[in-house]
Amino acid sequence: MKIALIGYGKMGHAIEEIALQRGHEIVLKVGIENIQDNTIENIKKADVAIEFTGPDVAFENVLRCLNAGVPVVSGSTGWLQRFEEAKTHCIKNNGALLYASNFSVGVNIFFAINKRLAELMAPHKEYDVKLTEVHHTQKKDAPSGTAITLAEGILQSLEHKKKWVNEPAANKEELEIISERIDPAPGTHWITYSSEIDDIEIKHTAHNRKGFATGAVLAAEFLANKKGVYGMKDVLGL
Ligand SMILES: NC(=O)C1=CN([C@@H]2O[C@H](COP(=O)(O)OP(=O)(O)OC[C@H]3O[C@@H](n4cnc5c(N)ncnc54)[C@H](OP(=O)(O)O)[C@@H]3O)[C@@H](O)[C@H]2O)C=CC1
Ligand SMILES: O=C(O)C1=N[C@H](C(=O)O)C[C@H](O)C1
Repeated sequence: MKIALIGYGKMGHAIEEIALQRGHEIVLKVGIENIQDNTIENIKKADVAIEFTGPDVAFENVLRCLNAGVPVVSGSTGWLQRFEEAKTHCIKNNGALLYASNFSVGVNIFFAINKRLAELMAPHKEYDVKLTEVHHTQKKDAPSGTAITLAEGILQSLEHKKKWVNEPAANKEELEIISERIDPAPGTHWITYSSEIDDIEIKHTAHNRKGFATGAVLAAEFLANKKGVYGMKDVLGL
């Protein structure tokens, strides 16, 4: 499979390594230093594009791939306020888009555990819940995309929690997400339910970026000949 890498930073490099190991060819690598190569004409040379850039530029990069008619896997976080627009553009133009706030198999299993735990905790209002995420200091967005997905999974079941906040919760209706930036943390997330009697805690710790990169390549293999909008659940059958 011919892959265009849009964004050639920490994730771009990790994805390149896994893609080559799996027998794919990288036909385009775009970073800031060769931004002039980020053209529809160049992207068209690929069977699929994998986009890991950043919150401010992800939307325009995703749209460029869709306009090139090339299926695009996007892992950039912090741009979800424009995701519906990207989805609509994709469907209208009969394109293919796969987004995940986290591509690792472990985190996607953790998402499922988080939802089940929230269902179990729903009747037990003596427990309060909070979420913590720790990432490296170069991370541009807070809270992490993964933390937002986890928070949404909790809000679906805990009716008394109305919204998440990325600051100390002002009242019981707010679900607090604590963001810490410590090097070299590739990504750690945990959820704690605390009562006067005990605590229940679930935690995922990424030891490196291999899980994210492998998941992104699996997603690209899944998406290459498809049309429509997908997530990691579709790739993993979760
Ligand atoms: N979904 C998931 O599983 C994961 C998601 N992420 C997300 O992926 C994104 C990238 O992460 P990471 O690789 O660690 O970040 P990096 O900063 O290491 O890499 C991003 C790269 O994109 C380049 N870039 C910036 N603007 C553009 C542009 N307009 N077009 C093309 N390239 C551009 C940057 O160049 P320069 O450095 O010169 O600015 C940099 O090389 C982040 O949003 C992060 O949160 C990260 C890990 C896993
Ligand atoms: O920026 C990162 O590094 C990561 N970003 C993603 C997120 O925001 O959840 C996924 C992973 O945790 C690493």
